[in-house]
Amino acid sequence: MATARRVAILGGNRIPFARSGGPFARASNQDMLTAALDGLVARFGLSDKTVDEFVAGAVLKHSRDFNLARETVLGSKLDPRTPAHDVQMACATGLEAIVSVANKIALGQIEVGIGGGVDSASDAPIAVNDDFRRVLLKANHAKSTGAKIKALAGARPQHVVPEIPQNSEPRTGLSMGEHAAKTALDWEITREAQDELAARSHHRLAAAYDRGFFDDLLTSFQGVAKDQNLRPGSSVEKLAKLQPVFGKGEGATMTAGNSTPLTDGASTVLLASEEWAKANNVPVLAYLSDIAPAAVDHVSGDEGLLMAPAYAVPKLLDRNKLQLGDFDFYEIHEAFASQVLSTLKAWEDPDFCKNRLGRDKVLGEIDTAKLNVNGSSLAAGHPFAATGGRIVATLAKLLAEKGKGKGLISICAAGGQGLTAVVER
Ligand SMILES: CC(=O)SCCNC(=O)CCNC(=O)[C@H](O)C(C)(C)COP(=O)(O)OP(=O)(O)OC[C@H]1O[C@@H](n2cnc3c(N)ncnc32)[C@H](O)[C@@H]1OP(=O)(O)O
Repeated sequence: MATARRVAILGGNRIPFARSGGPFARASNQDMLTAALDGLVARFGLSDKTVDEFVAGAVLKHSRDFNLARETVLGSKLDPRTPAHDVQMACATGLEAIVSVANKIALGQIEVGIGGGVDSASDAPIAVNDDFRRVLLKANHAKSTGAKIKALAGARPQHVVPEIPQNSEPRTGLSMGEHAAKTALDWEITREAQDELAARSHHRLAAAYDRGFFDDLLTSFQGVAKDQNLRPGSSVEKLAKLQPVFGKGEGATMTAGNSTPLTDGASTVLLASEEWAKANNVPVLAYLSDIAPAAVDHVSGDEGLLMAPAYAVPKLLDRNKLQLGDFDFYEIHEAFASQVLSTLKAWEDPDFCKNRLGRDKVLGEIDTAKLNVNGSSLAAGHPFAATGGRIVATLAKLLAEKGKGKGLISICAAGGQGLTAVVER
């Protein structure tokens, strides 16, 4: 039986993220993921090395991309003999892909691998009506022209209505924004606090670009060199002018400014055993030490859709004998400003910590000076499956710059799930 080895994070590469319908509107998932992968291959000279596996995923996928990761390898500069497969965990897909590679390295099953993710909200697949699909399948299977015509005669005018993917939860019919708006009300998250967090995200991302932080983490794509959603001039005053888009009436606090935009983009992360890194002369940025998933019952229970990380993090802390305050950096995916603030408030709340987490003491406060120090999804945008790679690469590099320390990753996902991780150096 294999025993666990340390998993080194060697670097990452992503393309800039762009608002849907923007500059990448005509790029497919394969185009974007190939660009992110080829940038990584070039940076680490991987085209003449064997990479043991590429794992990636997308939340919105066309049927032609049934194994998007493998098709991406075949279109990339990576050796075509690189095995690849897809994973899917909604907004945690990118991190789950990285975990899948990391676990195999930890067990000694592979030496080096790449995790990644991509999403295009501009190029979402539109399916035909289910009854019409069955008519088309029957016609496709028909053995003669006559049988084909007979099958096609089953088409009805109502079949023309297409099925457009909805940004909503299948079991509640509510969008993620509407779910988050309910949670924001429950936790009494103010509009001001959300706008403040959003403005800070833009300022910090802009500052990170200014100091060249992304120079070795990002390659231009289609002439775009920076996250296109970034507004360095964001301010609480400007954000306060926006009309609420989720929730109703007086209590509606969530706007286009304090919610992530629908986004297009892709990211990749290179992971390896320490032995591989040493043999190939590649410096280690940081190590992926542990992960914890969690899920909540947002359908019949009374828990918020995006609150699963509030449950996953305590598991991670306990297993690693850590306190919430023990980290140098916190990377909490900003799906919505209100969702970050609800999670932070839950960890400070004696009732939540006692009754939901079964703890005598609260988890405690997070120092906001250590939270999303280079900005996060509100400023960069959130191409669902690409966010995990952006966060892992950012945190690993932050730890490498500091030379030591620990970082906590927390990603909430549709379906009431969450995935969290500890990265250290
Ligand atoms: C687990 C998870 O991650 S869950 C999260 C998953 N993600 C989502 O659910 C995506 C949620 N987001 C959305 O659905 C959409 O982006 C929405 C509904 C929030 C906004 O959509 P739109 O209305 O099309 O946004 P749009 O880009 O037009 O912005 C609306 C206005 O806000 C303004 N605005 C947006 N951000 C800012 C900002 N930071 N500062 C100032 N103004 C801003 C825009 O300029 C625009 O103004 P205009 O109408 O005068 O041009």
